Amino acid sequence: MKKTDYLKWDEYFMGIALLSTERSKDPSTSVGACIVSEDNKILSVGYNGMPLGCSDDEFPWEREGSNLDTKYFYVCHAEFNAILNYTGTNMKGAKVYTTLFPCNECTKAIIQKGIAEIIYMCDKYASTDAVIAAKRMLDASGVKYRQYQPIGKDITLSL
Ligand SMILES: Nc1nc(=O)n([C@H]2C[C@H](O)[C@@H](COP(=O)(O)O)O2)cc1CO
Ligand SMILES: [Zn+2]
Repeated sequence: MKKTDYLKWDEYFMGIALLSTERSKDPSTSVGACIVSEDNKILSVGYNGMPLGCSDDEFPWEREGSNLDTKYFYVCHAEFNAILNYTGTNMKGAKVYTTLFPCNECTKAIIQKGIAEIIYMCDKYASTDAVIAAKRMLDASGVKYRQYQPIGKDITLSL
């Protein structure tokens, strides 16, 4: 008889998004994203980080201060990186698994790429204008979004 405790698709892809957070250098919020085709093939992954050539050690990770001295003007979001990391040509009907609900800017890219569904884990910025605007655009463009339902399974990796 076959093994029954295997990972279902949602668990597998959210697991990959979660593992990707381990690459982030952001001391406060690590985000991971995994883009998957309609037929469940992984197209791309990403995590939040500074642009190429912008040193993790030299650019700021602060949350508070002036625009130039905080991370927000510089850091690439996980979903944005996952979209940019894709080397293929067709994301139509794809799904994006992300550990944090996309902001308005990433949402625009998600919509323009033809991604059809967002599966997110955390929505801790739901009350911010960025996320309210994101949901408004998603609703208008018919992109679905749903929260991932945790199954309470812990997986330990020995690396
Ligand atoms: N959906 C998202 N994907 C992301 O990759 N991020 C990144 C940008 C920052 O590096 C970090 C948020 O920092 P903080 O404001 O929680 O300290 O997460 C943020 C959001 C929120 O919209
Ligand atoms: Zn974003």
